[in-house]
Amino acid sequence: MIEVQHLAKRYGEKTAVADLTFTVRPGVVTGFLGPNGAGKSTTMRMIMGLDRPTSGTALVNGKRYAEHRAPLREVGALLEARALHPGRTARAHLASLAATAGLPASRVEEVLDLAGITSVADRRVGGFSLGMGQRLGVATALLGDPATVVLDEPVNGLDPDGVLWIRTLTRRLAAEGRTVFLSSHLMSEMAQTAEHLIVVGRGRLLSDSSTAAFIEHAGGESVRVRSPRATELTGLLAADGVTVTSAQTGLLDVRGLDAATIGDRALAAGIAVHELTVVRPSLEDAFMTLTRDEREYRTDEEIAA
Ligand SMILES: Nc1ncnc2c1ncn2[C@@H]1O[C@H](COP(=O)(O)OP(=O)(O)OP(=O)(O)O)[C@@H](O)[C@H]1O
Repeated sequence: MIEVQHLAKRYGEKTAVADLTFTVRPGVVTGFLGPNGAGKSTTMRMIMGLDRPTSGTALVNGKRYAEHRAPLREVGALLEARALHPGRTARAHLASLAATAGLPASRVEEVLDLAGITSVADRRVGGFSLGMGQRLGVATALLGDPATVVLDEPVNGLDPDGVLWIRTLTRRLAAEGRTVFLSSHLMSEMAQTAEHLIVVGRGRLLSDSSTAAFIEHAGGESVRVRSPRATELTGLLAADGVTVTSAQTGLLDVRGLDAATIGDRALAAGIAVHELTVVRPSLEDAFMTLTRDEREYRTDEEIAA
């Protein structure tokens, strides 16, 4: 479990994180979403005890990171800008960490296997591709078999196989009852991986909800209806709780009725329907709507819109 309470971080004049409060629970994959510069990495570094909060607290499994006697066994992290000894092999890197933390050497082989890098374990990490480096980072995070796992942009640099691997791995870790917290700015990927989302913008909490509720909140489903008698159909469908809009002649966007009901009513009235499509907002749409005013960097067109 991760408990963040009124967490804030300022760098001089710059507020990276402002009064963030949220809880990451075990058993589900929780995504940490936000535009560039929203404060995700800073928050994760404070959770991992690498940055001191200006105010507030970040607890992992009930304690501050530094208060744990065996932190590697409590929480493992993949953070950006890892300092790796380039001349060391992946196996030697993991072995030295395992030795320092009092973990058995057999665990090194287990995590190499988990990360799919056993075949390159004796290569120097300086020659690793970005994707191999990410896999080694995940192996490092899992070394202490921790109850809580924090991954900052884990799919960064991974090929489609690697992306699928992260998705399967994080889901499995959560199913084992672990707390899994991963950041990304890739909405579509997050929609498929995370069941719960914490969304931040300019260091502030924008949303803390299930992924399904987040998408629902962004407008929910609508039904696109194409008919040569669209105006008549509008009159037929209009009722309390139903909104019908038309952006184009012959085309309706209906909210508050399901596709089957619309089709049945049109049939009963003898009105031809040429298209009946359920339109779901993507996580991308939901995210863009929510963070439009919260992004640090926007194009002139976006600002003018
Ligand atoms: N050491 C630092 N000194 C000064 N400013 C910093 C420092 N670290 C982060 N910041 C600023 O704090 C803000 C939050 O940065 P952070 O890296 O946490 O965001 P992020 O959500 O992880 O973004 P990204 O998706 O781009 O990695 C940014 O404006 C960043 O420039």
